[in-house]
Amino acid sequence: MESLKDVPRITESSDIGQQQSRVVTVEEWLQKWEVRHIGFHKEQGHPILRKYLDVLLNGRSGLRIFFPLCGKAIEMKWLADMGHYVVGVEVSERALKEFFTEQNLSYSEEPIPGISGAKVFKSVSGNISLYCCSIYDLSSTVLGRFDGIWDRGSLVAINPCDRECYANLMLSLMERSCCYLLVTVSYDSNKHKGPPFYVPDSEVKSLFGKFCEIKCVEKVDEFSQQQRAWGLDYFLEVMYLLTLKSVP
Ligand SMILES: C[S@@+](CC[C@H](N)C(=O)[O-])C[C@H]1O[C@@H](n2cnc3c(N)ncnc32)[C@H](O)[C@@H]1O
Repeated sequence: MESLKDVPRITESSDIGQQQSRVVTVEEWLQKWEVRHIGFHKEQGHPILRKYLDVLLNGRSGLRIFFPLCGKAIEMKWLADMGHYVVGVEVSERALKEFFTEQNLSYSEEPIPGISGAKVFKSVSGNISLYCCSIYDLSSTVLGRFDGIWDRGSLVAINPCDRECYANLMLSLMERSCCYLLVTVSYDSNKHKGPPFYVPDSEVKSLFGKFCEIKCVEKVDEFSQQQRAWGLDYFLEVMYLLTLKSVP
């Protein structure tokens, strides 16, 4: 892993001050998929999304829903089965192929014009499109805009130095009535460097507060053996609902 450029560096992220934060490369993420270090994947889907599905959908049907850094999240199948259109982005081709295989979905594969080496995998039914490339290669011109965003394991996975770029992309993908469910993690960042990276409340406000109403809707204790092994003594998942108050 040392050979994969995981050189620690100081980030400038507001609340984490001068704390050292690792920079995780795309190669490391690909490696995690190869060696099955994918403890983040929830085989039964995420209980918070089940609980707040009505908030995401808000009584609407036929929505376009975005899954940034989607992995092989099974929630994409749930939503497609409900008649919504799901778009995901994931750098690991292996993750995307595993998604279609494990969900028993046939798919086609096409290059993405203008993005060298990138592909889009489309379910034969047409309601799931998963882009295989870095999220930073995409824009609203390619992806369009969304009625809902499920961001779990995504903002917390990107390097803190890339948060502003990521947040601006997310804002550009929001339809006026978009419901953006954002899940962050909270823990003592002196004891673990991430990923997942600690994203303080103040950071969510500074990234999205100019254009979004931000409501913290749930804090869930997710402390388990894994977090104990990281040297932590608490670990929370914090979910926010972001809605646009003005157009970016
Ligand atoms: C913590 S996992 C979360 C996956 C999924 N959201 C879930 O909840 O299971 C983060 C995912 O982001 C992918 N990833 C990392 N950097 C990326 C990038 N720049 N563009 C697209 N995907 C990326 C990784 O391969 C990994 O599957």
